Formats: sequence, C-alpha cells, structure tokens
Amino acid sequence: MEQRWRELAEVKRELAGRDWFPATSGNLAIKTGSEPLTFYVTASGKDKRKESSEDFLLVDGSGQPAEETTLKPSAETLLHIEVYTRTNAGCSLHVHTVDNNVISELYAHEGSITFTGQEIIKAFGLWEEDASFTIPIIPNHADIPQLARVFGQHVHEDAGAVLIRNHGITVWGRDAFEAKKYLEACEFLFSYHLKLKQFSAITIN
Ligand SMILES: CSCCC(=O)C(=O)COP(=O)(O)O
Ligand SMILES: [Zn+2]
Repeated sequence: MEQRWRELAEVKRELAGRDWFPATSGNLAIKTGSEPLTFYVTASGKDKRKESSEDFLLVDGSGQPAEETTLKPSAETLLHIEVYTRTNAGCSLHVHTVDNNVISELYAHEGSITFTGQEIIKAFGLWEEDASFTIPIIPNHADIPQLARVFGQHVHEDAGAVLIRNHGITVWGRDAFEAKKYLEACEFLFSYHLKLKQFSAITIN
C-alpha cells in the first residue's frame, strides 16, 4: 500500500511541475486491491500542487473511505470507479488544462478527435505507419453519477482517454507509468494541434 501511495505522490509531483492542477482542479487515483476493489484517491478540493500526508485517502468500490479519516474523496471518484470496474487498469489521472479544454470545445460537435501521422502515437502502443488514436468527447454533466455513466460507456480497454467538454481529460493505464505516458502524449497532441491551427490561420490570412 505504501508503495502505491509513493507512486501516486510521485505522479502528482510531476503533474504539478507541469502546472496541470490550476485552481484545485484535477484528481488522481491508484488501485491497491481488486477483490474487493480499493484505491487511493486525492482528497477533494485541495490544491494538488501542495504536498502533505493528507493528499490521498483509501476508498472502497463504492467510493466510500475504507479507513477512518476526516478527508473527503474527490468529487469525481465515481469516474475512477468506472475505470477500475470495467478494466484491469491500475491508475487513472484527471487534469484540467487550457489545451485539453480548447480541444474539447473545438471538436465537441464531432463527439471525438482523431490523431494520425504523429510519431508520439506510439506512446499508445500503436506502431503501424497509418495508426490513428481517437479520444471521445463527452458532455460535462453537472450530475456526477450521470457524468460517470456516460464516461463509463467509453471505457473498454486497460488504457485509454476521454475528454470531458470544457472540463478536462481522464486517462488511465495498467499502472502509473502507463497512465502518465498516455496523459503526456494526449497533451502533446493537443498542444501541437492547436499551435498548428493557429500558425496555419496566420500564414493563410
Ligand atoms: C475547481 S475544479 C472543480 C472540480 C473538478 O472538476 C476537479 O477536478 C477537482 O475536484 P476534486 O473534488 O477532485 O478536488
Ligand atoms: Zn475535474
């Protein structure tokens, strides 16, 4: 358990270093047991750039604290539960960035965005020359159980990503290394796409 705590703390430190937790946003989770399901999740409403012994709490398969604590689990714990109950993923990460919000707004009407012809797609385990990677975009339902239900409809593989419109992205992987790799690759693709779009607009006009 302590090992999992340290792994999640390390991921949290790295993502904080990228400034991916503005205004208390974001939540992270790492699985500690499957039968029954238990996982560490970030405490709700905190500045995730700060580090303390109260950063994470252990919760059960219904998102309730699995040990005595005054900490409140992330408001979006139900999304992490969708990941762990539908797949063999071991870690799930959720961040709000300007780039992932802009991409989600630009392509919401299509319901997804597809990337192809990018070397970094290999980070998703796709090695073919014409490989493509599609990220679904779902509406940002205020009701978290409803958001989690819609989100869950796009959770099929042990690693993946879903954009929530004008909210953020949730990625997951078999372990913390893979989840972070997916997240970094997604944000790279978003940033590249937006820069290219801006640059193309300037050179055409
Ligand atoms: C100001 S962020 C609004 C809530 C949110 O979307 C988020 O990611 C953080 O919520 P948490 O309860 O996990 O702190
Ligand atoms: Zn969020």
